[in-house]
Amino acid sequence: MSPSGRVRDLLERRTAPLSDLAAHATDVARTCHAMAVRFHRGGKLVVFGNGGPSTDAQHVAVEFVHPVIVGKRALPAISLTADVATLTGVANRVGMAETFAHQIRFLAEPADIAMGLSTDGDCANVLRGLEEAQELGMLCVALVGGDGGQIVESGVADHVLVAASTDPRVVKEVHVTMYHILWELVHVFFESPGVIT
Ligand SMILES: O=C(CO)[C@@H](O)[C@H](O)[C@H](O)[C@H](O)COP(=O)(O)O
Repeated sequence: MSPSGRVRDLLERRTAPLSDLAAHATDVARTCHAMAVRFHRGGKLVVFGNGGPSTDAQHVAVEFVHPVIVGKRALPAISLTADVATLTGVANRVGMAETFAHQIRFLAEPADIAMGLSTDGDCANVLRGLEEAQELGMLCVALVGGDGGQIVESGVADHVLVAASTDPRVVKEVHVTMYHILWELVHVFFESPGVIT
């Protein structure tokens, strides 16, 4: 294959899963509505993930706390991936699987929203974070890829948005589009109290 043919092939692998998002428009809208309800009740968004998705968690948080579009209202959000002291302390003494669950136990409230990102849905600490959040009564949202792994199998998330690819690079790229759409639509619902029940 020629170099430009290769570029077109790589682009095609990305556009097909992105287009698939339209087929899940109802799920996305329901997720955003449920999130807006929590924000109206005074809840905050708590986001977490590993590796690339750890910085996605920070990206999601800043979108809400400091919206890129001037004039958009800020909404409370924190990522659980930025505090190196807490992450390493918990991982060292308790274990990697508890890094997010521990923080949720001590920092989150029942009105809050937990959002876990996992490329294959099999990440132990994201799963444990969602389990802890569910136990607390938080709204649980998962962004996953592939078949959704144990996160889908466990039924721990109230809302699961699946990127239609098993290629971790593509899943991560689709997740960025997903959370930008989530951010935008949550604001639409939040600013229209009539649709909040
Ligand atoms: O994120 C990158 C590279 O983009 C990886 O190297 C990264 O460390 C792994 O994909 C992470 O472990 C992600 O885990 P998960 O999303 O599959 O649960």
